[in-house]
Amino acid sequence: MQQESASHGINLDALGRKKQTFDLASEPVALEVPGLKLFYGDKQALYDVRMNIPKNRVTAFIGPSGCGKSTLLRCFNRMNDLVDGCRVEGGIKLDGQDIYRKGVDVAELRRRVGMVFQKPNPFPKSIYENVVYGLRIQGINKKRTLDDAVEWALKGAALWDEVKDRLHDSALGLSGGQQQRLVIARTIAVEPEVLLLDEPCSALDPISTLKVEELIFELKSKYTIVIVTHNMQQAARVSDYTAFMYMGKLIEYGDTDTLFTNPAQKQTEDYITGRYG
Ligand SMILES: Nc1ncnc2c1ncn2[C@@H]1O[C@H](COP(=O)(O)OP(=O)(O)OP(=O)(O)O)[C@@H](O)[C@H]1O
Repeated sequence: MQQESASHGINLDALGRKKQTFDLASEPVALEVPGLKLFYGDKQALYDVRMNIPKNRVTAFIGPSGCGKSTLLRCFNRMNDLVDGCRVEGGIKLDGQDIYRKGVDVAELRRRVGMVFQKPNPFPKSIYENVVYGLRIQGINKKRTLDDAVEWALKGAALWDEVKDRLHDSALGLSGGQQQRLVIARTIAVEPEVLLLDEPCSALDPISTLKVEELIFELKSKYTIVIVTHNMQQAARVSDYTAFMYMGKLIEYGDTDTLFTNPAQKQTEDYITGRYG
C-alpha cells in the first residue's frame, strides 16, 4: 500500500501527517458552490467551479500560479466586488443563503467570512485597538466587553502570552509572525463562521509558519477554514480536504490523504509530483 502510494503522490509520513480519511459527502456544508464562473472584463478566470466546503474543516486550494486559487477564495466574501469589471455568475451559498443575491449586507458578510492576507496588515494602532477594531465598528465600546474580547481573541490566536504585558504598545513593533497572529486575532474577535487564509505564511519565517500552522489546526474546531497555499507540504500538513485547480478549473477535490497519495486525475499527479507548476 505504502509503495503504491509513493508511486502516485507524495510521502505524507515524511511530513508527520497522521493518517485520516474524510468523507466529503457526509459532511455538513458551510459554503456551497453550485457552478461558479468569474470574468475579469472579457477574460474568464473561473470555469464552472462546483464544490461544497465542509464546516469546521480545513480545505486547501493548491495549483500553479495564476490558476485562480485567490480569485475563488475572494468570491467567498465578495472581495472581488472591489475589482473593476469583475463579474460573477452562478452564486455561492453560505449556510444555504446566496451571498450574491440582491440586498445582501456585504459588510456583515465579511464579518461572517473573515479574511487574512499574505502580508500581515495590522493597523498602525496599539495591539489592543487592532483586536477591538471590528467590535468598535459594531458600536461596542464597553471597556469590560472589549477587555474580555481582547483576551480571548489573543488566546485564540496563540498570542496572548507574548503580548499580554504590552497591549497598548504599537502593533507595528511586533515580529512578522506575531503580526500575522494578531491579524488572525482581529479577524476572530468579531466571531466569524469562516476564515479565509490567502497564503498566510508566505511572508513568515519557518518558526512563525509552524506556529500559524498549529493555530490553524486548533481553530478548525470553531471555524470553517479555507487556505490558499503555494506550498504543497503545507497543504498536506494542515488540511483535511484539498482542491487542485488548473487554469481556472477545479480538477480534483477530496480528502487530502487520498489526493496526495492516490490522485484520481493525471494532472493532479503531475502537479503534486513536481512535473509541472
Ligand atoms: N484584478 C484582476 N484583474 C484582472 N485579472 C486578474 C485579477 N486578479 C487576477 N487576475 C487573473 O486571474 C487569473 C487567476 O489569478 P489568481 O490570482 O486568482 O491566481 P492564483 O492561483 O491565486 O495565483 P498565485 O498563486 O500566483 O497567487 C490570472 O490569470 C490572473 O492574471
